[in-house]
Amino acid sequence: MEADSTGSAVGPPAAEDSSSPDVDEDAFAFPRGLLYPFPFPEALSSPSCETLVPRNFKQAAKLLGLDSKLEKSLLIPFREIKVECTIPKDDGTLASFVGFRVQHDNARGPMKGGIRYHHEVDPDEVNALAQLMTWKTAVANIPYGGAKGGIGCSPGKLSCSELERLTRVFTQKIHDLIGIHTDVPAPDMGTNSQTMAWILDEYSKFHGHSPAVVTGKPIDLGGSLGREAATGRGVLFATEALLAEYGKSIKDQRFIIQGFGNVGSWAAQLISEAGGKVIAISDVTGAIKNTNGLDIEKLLKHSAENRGIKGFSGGESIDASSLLTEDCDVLIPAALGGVINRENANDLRAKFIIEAANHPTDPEADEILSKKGVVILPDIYANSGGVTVSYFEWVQNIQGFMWDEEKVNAELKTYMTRGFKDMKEMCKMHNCDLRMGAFTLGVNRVARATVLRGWEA
Ligand SMILES: NC(=O)C1=CN([C@@H]2O[C@H](COP(=O)(O)OP(=O)(O)OC[C@H]3O[C@@H](n4cnc5c(N)ncnc54)[C@H](OP(=O)(O)O)[C@@H]3O)[C@@H](O)[C@H]2O)C=CC1
Ligand SMILES: O=C(O)CCC(=O)C(=O)O
Repeated sequence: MEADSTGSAVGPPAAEDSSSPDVDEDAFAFPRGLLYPFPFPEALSSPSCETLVPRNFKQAAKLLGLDSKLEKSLLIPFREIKVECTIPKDDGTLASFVGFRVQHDNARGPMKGGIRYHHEVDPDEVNALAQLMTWKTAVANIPYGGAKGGIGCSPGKLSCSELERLTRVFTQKIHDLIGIHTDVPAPDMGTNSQTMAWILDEYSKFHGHSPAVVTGKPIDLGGSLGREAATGRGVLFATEALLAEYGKSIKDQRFIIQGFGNVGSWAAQLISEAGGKVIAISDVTGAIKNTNGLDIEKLLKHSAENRGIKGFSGGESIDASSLLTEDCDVLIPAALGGVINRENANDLRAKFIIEAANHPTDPEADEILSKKGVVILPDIYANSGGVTVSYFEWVQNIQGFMWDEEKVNAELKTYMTRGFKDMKEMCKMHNCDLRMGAFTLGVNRVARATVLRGWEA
């Protein structure tokens, strides 16, 4: 049987409508109604990041003066898993998908990272994203290594019950290789708390009830208060810390945000609540702009009711491809990787870029923007709020004690503030930009743990 990353059926043609008649899909909706069963997009052109992460890593290794053998051992993933997942579709035909989990490094603790459902998921990208997680958890100084997973599928083209079957089959194939003290998955693009609930349930059939095996779970199953908003809230704290360095505050800035999913919508809401003016937003259905500031509450409602921001009456519709080059102070990419590249970098007008997405800026764009004096807050710091609260969730599960949301948010602020300070210290020490500050910080911590364990020989 052929594995098909788009998930098209193998066998007789599938019926047009693949939604399961006996499942109330609303019952499975993400708290913001963002995911299933949305029509799925054609992605932005998204150059792969497999060369990008090693490039930054190698530069950091050079600045740190790492031994070449240690450098090599830090790059090679601990384990790469590739599994075939075949499921019966609702119409009775079979569909096959390929799932990946790359466990990059565990010198500092259990490997940690999201699981992405997207039609462009491939092994090289998952590999690069897993490596990014290793440096990210080290920048945040949480006791984890790095991992990432994904299934090549279009979640919006699968019904809720098909997604459940796919998630359960994937879990059956990897359950022996993940675990509370080995590798702890979480949501990423195209997955959510419901996906984590299915993984938890399936894993628990083999290993007994194990809430700490995944984070980003529903609260009812041991999820943490504040995890859903955490990446967006972390972006807010990170942005505040950066702007303060320039004598600015959220209140006097105009923001543009690409992506209105988990990360983008929370970032928009929290920035807007903090007095920032969010003047343009895009999702896969289109882009809207209002130079007086978009009403985020109304936009959230519109998006939930209409499955996207298209048609929102509180702003003018603009070409999504021009969103990134619109005039603004702060640009926040919060969707796909590689969206800021040599094609558009010269045209960007933002003074600050906050990388809420993973690897949104390619190295050529990095160079162009740096020459233009644009300040980029790198992903491995800027979006680390999500994995930081995932860590709090794991700690709560292990403690068997639930924190209140105030404590979660206050701890998150402490971690984000400390991360910013540590990153700036490395910038000073190595006379480098923020990206290299974050990379030297993360790589140095992982290298130290590796050497201390005696793994480098
Ligand atoms: N979730 C988390 O905790 C973390 C996520 N990240 C990163 O943040 C990014 C976003 O993740 P997350 O919010 O969880 O994912 P979601 O799947 O919740 O949201 C993704 C958003 O991107 C939009 N999108 C997809 N394609 C395009 C496009 N071509 N143009 C504009 N928008 C597009 C989607 O639109 P639509 O809704 O219409 O499909 C959706 O609004 C990813 O890079 C992820 O790796 C990083 C750290 C943690
Ligand atoms: O919360 C987590 O464990 C991982 C989040 C993630 O995948 C990321 O930060 O890119």
